[in-house]
Amino acid sequence: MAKRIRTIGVLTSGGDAPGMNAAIRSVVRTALGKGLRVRGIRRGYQGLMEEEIIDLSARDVSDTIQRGGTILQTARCKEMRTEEGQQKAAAICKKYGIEGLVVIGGDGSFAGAQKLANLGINTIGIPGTIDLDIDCTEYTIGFDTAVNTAMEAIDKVRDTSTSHQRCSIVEVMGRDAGYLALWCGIANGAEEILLPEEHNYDESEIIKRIIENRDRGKKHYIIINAEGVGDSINMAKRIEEATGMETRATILGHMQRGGSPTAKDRVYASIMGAKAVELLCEGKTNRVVGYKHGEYIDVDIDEALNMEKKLPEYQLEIAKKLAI
Ligand SMILES: Nc1ncnc2c1ncn2[C@@H]1O[C@H](COP(=O)(O)OP(=O)(O)OP(=O)(O)O)[C@@H](O)[C@H]1O
Ligand SMILES: O=P(O)(O)OC[C@H]1O[C@](O)(CO)[C@@H](O)[C@@H]1O
Ligand SMILES: [Mg+2]
Repeated sequence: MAKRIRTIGVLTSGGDAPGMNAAIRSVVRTALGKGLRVRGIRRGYQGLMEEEIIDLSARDVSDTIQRGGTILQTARCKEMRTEEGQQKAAAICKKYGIEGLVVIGGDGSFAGAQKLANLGINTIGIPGTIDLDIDCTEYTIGFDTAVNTAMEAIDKVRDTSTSHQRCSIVEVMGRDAGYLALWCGIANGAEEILLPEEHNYDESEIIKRIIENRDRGKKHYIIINAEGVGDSINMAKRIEEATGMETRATILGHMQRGGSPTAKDRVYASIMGAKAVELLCEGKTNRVVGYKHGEYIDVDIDEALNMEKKLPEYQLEIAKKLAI
């Protein structure tokens, strides 16, 4: 029988994502409800290395469900990528009696959790990233808020773009993942979507399509460009020069990661947080919580990290068909 866990830790790691606070709140309150002690680790693995560890009570997470960012703060920690760093992190967990650890973050954060699991700390990952780039789950906390934030901003760019009959390039986040760009492309009715997964665009073809569209009477041309493709400012100059159509670039940047989480992010985060604690109480380790086919599931971290998330072909096809 698995040893009964008495103390758990929780941290947020990698880029922050709206809804992380709802997940922390759920982890804390579910664990306290089961009679566990909860340690909050500040600033992700960096804070763990520096022993920034505090006790969390039910009141410490009051009034947080509606707040963006993460009350525990987050970091990208180079030391955690080294074997010595991982051993130090596991030793600190043991020093503070942390027998189970909930890691809220993206794929990189799960790689860190996997290393800690191999060193004897029971770990469970909760997918918290605006990138939606984790294959074992259809949903990652923060995506819904980020896509709605970007969509609203792009609607505003569209108003001015149409008024001036301009071409607008709007750069959205996603260094390696194009989900945010693809969803904005469909939700905002963009003429063009540039994705990091298909990084071989023929700019002369785009220019040809802009000219054809203008001749067909379209009043604007919206290009959603993912951060991983980038170069939006120079692209705008090249397009303006080649088409004679005034072109402006807008880089939305980190505003996409902030803001109050949507209902969807709050609810998924609350359920995933509770499930993570239940898994730890069942003695499970090296698992990631996910959502697939209408159910909350858990998947082995090794398996989760080996899966490659591809963009859905059908969605790509529809986005292209609707851009006429
Ligand atoms: N291979 C690895 N081994 C150990 N730790 C890792 C590894 N990869 C990443 N990490 C740790 O996880 C942290 C977060 O990873 P990363 O910066 O890739 O963000 P993420 O969790 O994928 O989130 P997002 O992509 O949404 O910003 C890293 O700073 C590092 O501390
Ligand atoms: O905030 P940073 O460290 O510049 O990271 C930016 C990256 O983080 C993400 O926002 C995911 O958290 C990516 O979409 C983006 O490429
Ligand atoms: Mg990532």
